[in-house]
Amino acid sequence: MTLEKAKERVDILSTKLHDLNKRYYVDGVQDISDQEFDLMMHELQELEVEFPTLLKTTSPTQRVGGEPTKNFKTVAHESPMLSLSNTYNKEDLIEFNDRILKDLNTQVDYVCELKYDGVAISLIYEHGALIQAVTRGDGIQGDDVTVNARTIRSLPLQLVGDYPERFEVRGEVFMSKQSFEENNKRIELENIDRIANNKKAQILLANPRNACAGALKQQDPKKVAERKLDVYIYGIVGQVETITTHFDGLNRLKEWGFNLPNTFEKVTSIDEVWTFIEKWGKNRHDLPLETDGVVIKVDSEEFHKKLGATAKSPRWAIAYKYKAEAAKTLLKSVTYQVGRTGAITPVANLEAVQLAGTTVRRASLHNANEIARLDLHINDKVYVEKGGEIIPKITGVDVSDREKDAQPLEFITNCPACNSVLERQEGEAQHYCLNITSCPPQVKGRIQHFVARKAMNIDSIGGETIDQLIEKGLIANVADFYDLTAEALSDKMERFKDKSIENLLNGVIASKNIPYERVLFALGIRHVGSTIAEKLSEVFKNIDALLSATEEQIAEVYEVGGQIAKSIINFKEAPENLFLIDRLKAAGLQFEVVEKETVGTLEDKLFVCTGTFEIFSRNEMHDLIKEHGGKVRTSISAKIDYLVAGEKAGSKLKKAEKLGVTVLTEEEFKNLIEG
Ligand SMILES: NC(=O)c1ccc[n+]([C@@H]2O[C@H](COP(=O)([O-])OP(=O)(O)OC[C@H]3O[C@@H](n4cnc5c(N)ncnc54)[C@H](O)[C@@H]3O)[C@@H](O)[C@H]2O)c1
Ligand SMILES: [Zn+2]
Repeated sequence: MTLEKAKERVDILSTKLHDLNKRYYVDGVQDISDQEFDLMMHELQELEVEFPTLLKTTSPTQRVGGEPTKNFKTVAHESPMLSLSNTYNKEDLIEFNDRILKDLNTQVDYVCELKYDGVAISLIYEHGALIQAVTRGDGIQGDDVTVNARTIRSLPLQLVGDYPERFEVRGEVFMSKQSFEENNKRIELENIDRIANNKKAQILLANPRNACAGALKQQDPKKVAERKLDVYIYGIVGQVETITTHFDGLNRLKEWGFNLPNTFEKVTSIDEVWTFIEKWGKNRHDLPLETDGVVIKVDSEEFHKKLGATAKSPRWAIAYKYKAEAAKTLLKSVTYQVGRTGAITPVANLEAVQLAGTTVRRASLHNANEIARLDLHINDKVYVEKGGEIIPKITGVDVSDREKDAQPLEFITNCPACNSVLERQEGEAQHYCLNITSCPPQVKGRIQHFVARKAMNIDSIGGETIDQLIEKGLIANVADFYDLTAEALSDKMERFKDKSIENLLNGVIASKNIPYERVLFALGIRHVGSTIAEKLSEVFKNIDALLSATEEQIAEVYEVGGQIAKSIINFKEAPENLFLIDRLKAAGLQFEVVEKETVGTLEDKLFVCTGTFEIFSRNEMHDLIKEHGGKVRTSISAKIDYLVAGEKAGSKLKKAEKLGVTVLTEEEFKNLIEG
């Protein structure tokens, strides 16, 4: 592979993984199976090893998890909360073992624990009392959810026995399968009431992990308590004097009153690890919670120190993940959905089948290529897989079960909603309905996308209101929102009270303050997700700059690439889009970046950073300095403006003090940056 080709692939993978991470950790949605996700991550890792110049500090391979949210106090972890390296096959496990034995040059014991599928939590105890609970966040800092964690009944608020005076433990908060079902039953019951009272129904919880993440971030602790969460503890952070092995640590945790399952075991070889994995492959479905693998940890604490960690995960542990489960069933028919961009998604309707504890009736087929790849015929017996909980996927066909005269499945030629002839551009997998202006699901989908939380955030306008507004002829596109009047609304919208009208119009007015990058995302240009919109707005600081850029200029933007560039060109070539933008501009929406005041505050200031830091990595610190107009230098001289000194700063600090260079702590640096 040439460097150029590799760069292209690295960009595509990075963008995809960033987006998937954001969806997974911030929005709580999983678009693809973990296995597919991990495959992409491995591909990226390998490319970065082969082409080291392509490795960026911002690469998804260097980052843990999501990011802290704004609803809670952000707290820095005393030591980073890492991820685990993972594998789906036995060979990698053997390799892991070989490497450990080679590095340590001796035999080791392992502890096998199930990999609990929930949300990681850091807990600090002082004098036996829980004083702080923080989510993993981005691994460096997370959300302070102490108040919510206190509602978890299996979490001890006061310990017993000979616990250390102050220490941190980590564990997994989860929602048991039973609580998950009870919660959904409760929501269904509440929905009956809501519908009777003309209120919008609540969405059912998608899966226990997602439900747990959502519950833990509720603002009202009473609501958290209602969701009935649980917690399993899986380790102590740092060294406790009398504990020398992980296994002893786990047992001591139990003695002090923590909740641990009885499933963990100490073994003496990688063969025994494999026996454990095989045993739980079947039995894990009988456990009260969802598990997605086994975590294998070197037992000796001393060896943990010797082996250390990479930026992302400890070297003394690995997660073995179980492959998704499969079942066979009948493909009854295929229906086609039209998305907001006109993209057509085929969905398979299946004869109901039990899979990993749930009933499956539908599976996504993605696009025509997927149907061709599977060579689907009508009435085929197909294999479906479920990666944990996401929409199941058809992975293959049992051809031996196919009738001789079975007809291949033909992709539709016309839009199921408006009957326009579908098109498929070269290089695109998806078919599209090009009737942008009057294909009903597209019109509605674009409007829904526009008001969504991550876009213009007009939460006074829900799906039903949009339906009514369209039906009554009050809106046909997003610019029409800004022409709505109280008179027209009260005239045409039955059952719409003054208060609702006021809310609706206030929401519309407030949206005029939404920053440019989100307006750009709200426009719903094909392939321009929220991350890409942000990247674009950093380079093209207003809409005119973007619309007058060439395809090549757009494609050059970091992480953007050719396909997205082409899509933007297509967008601006449609006169109705330009007309729409003109109307939105006239309405007063933000179409240019408002430079943050802090940016540029470090204009041409020279920085040296030394020592070890807690809040930022060295590279992040360098990036921040550059982003704010400063420059990074490596050696101290009288010309340097600031030395940022972390722990163990050493000789540079002494020299700086001698030369009278201003010395900043990491905290002071953070304040300087934040203005
Ligand atoms: N499908 C998607 O779109 C998508 C997106 C992002 C992430 N993911 C999945 O999430 C993974 C990355 O998530 P991650 O960084 O949280 O890693 P991870 O969940 O694979 O492993 C780390 C976590 O395991 C948990 N854990 C559970 N039981 C444990 C035990 N007994 N001992 C120690 N830790 C235990 C800990 O909370 C820890 O934070 C990816 O590999 C991928 O499979 C999927
Ligand atoms: Zn259509």
